[in-house]
Amino acid sequence: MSNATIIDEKVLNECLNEITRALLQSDVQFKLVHDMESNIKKIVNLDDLAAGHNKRKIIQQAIINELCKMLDPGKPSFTPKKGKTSVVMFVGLQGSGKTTTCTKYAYYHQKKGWRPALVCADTFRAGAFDQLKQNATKAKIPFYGSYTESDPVKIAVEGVETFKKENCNLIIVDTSGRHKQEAALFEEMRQVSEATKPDLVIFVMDSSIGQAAFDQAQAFKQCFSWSCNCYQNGWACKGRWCS
Ligand SMILES: Nc1nc2c(ncn2[C@@H]2O[C@H](COP(=O)(O)OP(=O)(O)OP(=O)(O)O)[C@@H](O)[C@H]2O)c(=O)[nH]1
Repeated sequence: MSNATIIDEKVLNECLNEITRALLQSDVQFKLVHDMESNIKKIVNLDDLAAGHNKRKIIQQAIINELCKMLDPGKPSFTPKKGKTSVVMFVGLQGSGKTTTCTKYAYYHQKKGWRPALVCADTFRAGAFDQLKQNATKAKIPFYGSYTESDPVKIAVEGVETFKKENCNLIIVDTSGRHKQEAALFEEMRQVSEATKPDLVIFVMDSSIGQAAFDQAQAFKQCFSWSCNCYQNGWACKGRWCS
């Protein structure tokens, strides 16, 4: 489109074909891609545009708006409340980036003036506590975990209680990675959640798994629907979606 001298229906279709092809190749759901394409065609009505309009700009803006709409959860994101301690629990598949995102989340809120703390309730993967400890130390964020305790519920509760006493107002609980077919691990996650009563559960997902993300997200969401929100917020960072 940037090389075309005249912007007409043919140029618009070529541009949209290129975008839809790229999205489908990245395993984005067909209906989403199809809806995006037809919405853009509805918004950009080239025949009705009076001379003098910058058609290229109008198309570009319509594409940007529609792509952003695909990632917009449609409701404001969670913000901790002043004068109250918020507990945020991170869940997701193995290696999806929970620990990394926990630290980024804590660091972001620390910069905004909150008093975050990190709790490592991952007793499953060797080195999980060391990883969180290393990240937290680098970001100068207090942390809690254990090398010997094997019960994640106990660690999570102890960590939350410890940091409540220390007046931290944002306590972030990192959990082990698990898959929707691992029923026992899902039950364990439910117990951690029941014991810590999180205000928010954040589901972290690697976007490169494509449409398989939907089933996993749904299984995790069902596990928490009794108490709190688990939502995908889709911010793409280095090929991953941190949700
Ligand atoms: N490219 C990229 N790599 C990431 C991102 N987040 C995490 N990683 C890397 O992915 C690997 C796994 O990240 P972790 O944060 O340990 O993932 P986890 O979900 O806590 O892992 P488990 O506790 O084993 O389930 C590490 O090597 C991270 O450096 C990201 O946003 N982009």
